[in-house]
Amino acid sequence: MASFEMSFDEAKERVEELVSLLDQYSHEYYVLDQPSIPDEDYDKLYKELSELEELYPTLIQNNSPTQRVGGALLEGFEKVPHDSPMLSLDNAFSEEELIAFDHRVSQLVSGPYTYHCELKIDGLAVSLKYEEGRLVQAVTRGDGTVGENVTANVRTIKSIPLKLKELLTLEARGEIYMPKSSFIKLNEKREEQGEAVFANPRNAAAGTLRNLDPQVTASRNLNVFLYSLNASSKISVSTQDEALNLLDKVGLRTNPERQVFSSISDVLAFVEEYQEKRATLPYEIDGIVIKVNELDNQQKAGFTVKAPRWAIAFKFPAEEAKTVIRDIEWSV
Ligand SMILES: NC(=O)c1cc2c(=O)c3cc(F)ccc3oc2nc1N
Repeated sequence: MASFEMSFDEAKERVEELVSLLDQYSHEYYVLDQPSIPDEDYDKLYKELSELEELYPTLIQNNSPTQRVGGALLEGFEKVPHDSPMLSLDNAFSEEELIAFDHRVSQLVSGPYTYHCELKIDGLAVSLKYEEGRLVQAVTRGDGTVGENVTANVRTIKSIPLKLKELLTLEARGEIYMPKSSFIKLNEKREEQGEAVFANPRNAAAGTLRNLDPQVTASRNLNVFLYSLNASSKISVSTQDEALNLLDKVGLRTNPERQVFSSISDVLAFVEEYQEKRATLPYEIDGIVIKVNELDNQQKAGFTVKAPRWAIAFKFPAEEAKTVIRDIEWSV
């Protein structure tokens, strides 16, 4: 409990200790899905921090968990140009097209190359910028060149750290999504309140992230998987796999269902495996993203105007359309 006899310096020390403790506990809970303390212990520490910050407002840090949900309603979303364009992926719809992709890659790169396979999360793309470890900006893909500044809303997503475990300056890109369970609960609530339901989790995530009220975003349980790292000078990784492992290391959430393969036939087996597993995942995927793993080979392959030549998205057929026949209330 915060005690009045605590001096300002003792309070300063305790606030810093609480912020770092709560950071670690929320990393374990929201990023690793492995909490090490019961929720009520977290809540007690959070309450102590809130009380100390109320007593000593000058001690409030921008990365304090109490600062995630800003109060102010946004007037609109500021337009922000991306440092490098957020492109989209070319699609493949058959094994033959994947084999053709592999053939093109083999002509573009030199030496041995491997593929990094990732689940294609069905959400909305976002760019997160950290400066010396602190989250300074979050921007949607937008039209690929200019996106919308959604920093206030992204700060409310508890699996996105306000401060990295290493004070690095980097840009990470990924997909913000709404878990299937949250989507179902949200639509049930909207149905009860006579509001229009969302058609799918992607629309729900987009509508939530682009809501002008951060309190609404905070209430909707969004989550994120990051899948790329625009390294600043200090970071040296040479493959996509190392890049994602580095994101894990600094506290950014990545999808664990990823694998490196050295042959396209292994890639095809991975695609088939996840076509089967798709329905069992707690989030929606619409395919598999296959990337040349070595960054120097990515460089050699380069980009077309709209997409990287070193990656392709194998798209699953749309899940059987779940037709919800709503009960028809005959009004008398
Ligand atoms: N939805 C996804 O799960 C996902 C999406 C992309 C991209 O859109 C993407 C776009 C690029 F220009 C380059 C790499 C990418 O990698 C990606 N990796 C992923 N795992």
